[in-house]
Amino acid sequence: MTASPWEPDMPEPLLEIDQVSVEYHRGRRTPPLRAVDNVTLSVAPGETLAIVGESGSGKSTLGNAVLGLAPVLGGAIRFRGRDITHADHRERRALSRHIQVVFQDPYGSLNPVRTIGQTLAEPFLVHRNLDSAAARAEVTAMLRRVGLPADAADRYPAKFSGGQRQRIAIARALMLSPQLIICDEAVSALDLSVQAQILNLLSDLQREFGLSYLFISHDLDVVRHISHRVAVLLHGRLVEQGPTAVVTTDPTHPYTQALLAAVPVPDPQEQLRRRTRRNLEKRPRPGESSGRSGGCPFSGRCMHTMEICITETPPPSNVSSGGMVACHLHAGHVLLETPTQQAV
Ligand SMILES: Nc1ncnc2c1ncn2[C@@H]1O[C@H](COP(=O)(O)OP(=O)(O)OP(=O)(O)O)[C@@H](O)[C@H]1O
Repeated sequence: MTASPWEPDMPEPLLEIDQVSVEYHRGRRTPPLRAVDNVTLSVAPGETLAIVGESGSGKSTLGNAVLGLAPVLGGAIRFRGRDITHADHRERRALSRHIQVVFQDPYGSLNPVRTIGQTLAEPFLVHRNLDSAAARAEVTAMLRRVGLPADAADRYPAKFSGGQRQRIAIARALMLSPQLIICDEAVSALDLSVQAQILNLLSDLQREFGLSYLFISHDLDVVRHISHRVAVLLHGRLVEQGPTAVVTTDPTHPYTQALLAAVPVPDPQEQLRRRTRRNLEKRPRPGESSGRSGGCPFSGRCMHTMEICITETPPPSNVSSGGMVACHLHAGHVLLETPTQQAV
């Protein structure tokens, strides 16, 4: 793997995303959209890596690239050391035993005319050639494991609440004992109390089965409870990465600070303090932060913007907390006395 200051030393990553870029083509008259730009990340066995950022920052695209569902322009994605970037249909089918996904809206991905039992048994019948009685026993055990009654197997998706449907989606993801689950906004549509239950379930399952999660969320507060490390995307670029305790309480990049300021907290004084520090009111469209291909993607909204932020892409640098940041403020450049732009 290409040496990168973004990556702490980790023995044998399960998943490596190595300088990956993804571009969507939008017709002949519109330039392609660089949804993910030269991102390098890895996930260790048993680890949860959270990917956070605003809507449109490229989080789902990155997850989809791992799943083979997004057009990877450059770089490599490796799973257990094997390059899967452009895996063909047959290889993808084999990989689906090891890499599974849980989406935000399980209702959309659960077949409404199949019982839960039929849906959950399907991977067994396809991949493991189990007879239906053996598959049924596995389904019952899995339903119990995710906190649903055994008779859930005979019911249809419409009979379940949002939280129960998410348990079903998790059960389906687990049926073939995968090593990596991509959770794409998996708890975003749920009430806070149900969110907490599902996050606890995911943590328990991780401990029990040694699972790794790539946990995609727009909500820094949610990832605080589940992830070991957090990576922050902005307009497809990785701007900060580090241990969860640091990134979610004392981040280095002005963009992450602004994301944190936007998280509601119970203490009004604390909220005011955070909001006064940074905010995220001006939102240029993805890929249009400064109207240039270079420069920092946050330069149009950052209260510390310097000339160099507009013209040069900040290089990744190590920060003392063990994380990394891509910000000219932390790359040996001093802050100008009069910032060129103020966050509003
Ligand atoms: N299939 C596609 N074709 C063209 N553009 C796409 C496609 N999927 C995503 N995009 C664009 O790529 C950019 C990144 O989208 P993506 O969904 O990855 O972001 P995100 O951070 O997951 O945001 P959200 O949480 O809103 O889904 C956006 O500008 C989006 O409009």
